[in-house]
Amino acid sequence: MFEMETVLVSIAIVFFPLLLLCLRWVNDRWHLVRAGNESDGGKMPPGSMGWPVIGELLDFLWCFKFTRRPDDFIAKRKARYGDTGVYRTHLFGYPTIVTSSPELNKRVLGSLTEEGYFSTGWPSTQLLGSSAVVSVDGSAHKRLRRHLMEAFNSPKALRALLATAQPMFISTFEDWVSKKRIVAYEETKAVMFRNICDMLVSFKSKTLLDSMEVLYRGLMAGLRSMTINIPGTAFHHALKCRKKLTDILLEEVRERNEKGSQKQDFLQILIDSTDENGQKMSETQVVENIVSLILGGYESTSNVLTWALFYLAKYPEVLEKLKHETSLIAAKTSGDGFLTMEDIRAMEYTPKVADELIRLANISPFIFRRVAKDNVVVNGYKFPKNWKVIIWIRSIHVDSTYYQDPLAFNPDRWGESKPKVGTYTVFGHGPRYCPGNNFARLTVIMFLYHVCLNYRWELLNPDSGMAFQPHPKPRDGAQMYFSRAM
Ligand code: HEM
Repeated sequence: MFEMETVLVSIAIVFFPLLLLCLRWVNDRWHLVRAGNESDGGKMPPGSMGWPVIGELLDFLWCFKFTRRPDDFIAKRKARYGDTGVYRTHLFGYPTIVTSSPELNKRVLGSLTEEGYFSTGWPSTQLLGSSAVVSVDGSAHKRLRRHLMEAFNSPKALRALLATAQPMFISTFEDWVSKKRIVAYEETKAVMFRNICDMLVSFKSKTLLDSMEVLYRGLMAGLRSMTINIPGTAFHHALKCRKKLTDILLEEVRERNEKGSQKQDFLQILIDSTDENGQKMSETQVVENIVSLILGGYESTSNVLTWALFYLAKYPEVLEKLKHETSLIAAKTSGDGFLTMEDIRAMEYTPKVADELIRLANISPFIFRRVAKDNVVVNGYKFPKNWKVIIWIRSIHVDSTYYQDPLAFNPDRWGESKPKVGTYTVFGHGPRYCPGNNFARLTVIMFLYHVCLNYRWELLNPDSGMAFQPHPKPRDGAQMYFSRAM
């Protein structure tokens, strides 16, 4: 009897792994057959569709969450299948093609998106709204972008940014001084949320902003979850949060339209802007786009601010150079101590620090697209219609092929030589290039200026390591002592 059991266990030990391998093989074949045969010109990219239903999610989590070596995800595929820069996989519930080389990423984000081969691929337009800039394609997208670019680049908007952000940063720093000990990740998020809401919609009430931030966190959690709309799921909760946010903003738009009130903010620019036919945006379009702008802008920028405090504490020689430039500019600024655009244009080192921080913060690991046409073949590889495309940008920004000593915080690398084409895509590329990039850069520059001028800080856990989910951040959230400089 005992021997029989041993034999069965041995058989199970041998056959179970074989069974699992078979399951993966069948799953792979099933997806390949559904994707169509290879007779239409392209071969399927190398890779694996992983396990049924979950695909290669476990490997993704292994790299991002457990080993905290996110770049291994691509490195492993390179080692296993060759440096093709394109792989098939199944991630976040979808059959997917991953692109990872600078040339291919640039083509997919640029000319191929422009020509309509790839459409927007955000996991859920239900949460973002069907008329938001991130949800629309083609001519509707071009039209909306014109409105947004006008809003972002107008002198009115830049003036508003300078006027709003600087007093807010200074009062925030004073608040941190009184707290003495802060978690920078949480604090920078809170100040950026207030800053962006003030800039975009002129909301100042603390009670309103606090409740909106809670709603935004709910919305964000839904965007990162599976799209299962049943009570209790993050997605279901996020839909409710979006509805409440939409109601708050719709009420504001209606009030302005009824009272004819004019405020100096993005919302007003969007309400007033007209397209080439004199057509205004609808209330829904205005609101859905403001929701997306706040979403796109606040956590991304606040993350860079956290990294600013973190890296400057760890690299005192960079901080010294920055302080030197800061004091030179301060000696020339007008009486109120606030920077003007001229002051910012006169800076040399601070913008390099900002660019280096944005590179190292590496906030967007990848960008989503969807294959929008039949028979799309790129570099000899088939991109099956309706598959997701993940343009993997993060690994390129920390690749020693393109950046010498890539993990070092070295603002001087942004000297004369520009990065090779396709190797600095932190803000994306092509028709969907981040419209908020100047806004983000200016915000980081203003933050650096005021924090270096009058304050000092010390990390509690300088070697705490990094976490990569949902965004790269110091594992302890960058806990620090914060005080006024003597
Ligand atoms: C350091 C900060 C930021 C980073 C790293 C960043 C990154 C990006 C990236 C990679 C994209 C391209 C997405 C794609 O191609 O699908 C993007 C698009 C976008 N970003 Fe940013 N962003 C930042 C700040 C901001 C700010 C401050 C705003 C607004 C206030 C903003 C609003 C948007 C919007 C609306 C889009 C969608 C554009 C479109 O689909 O046409 N971003 N951003």
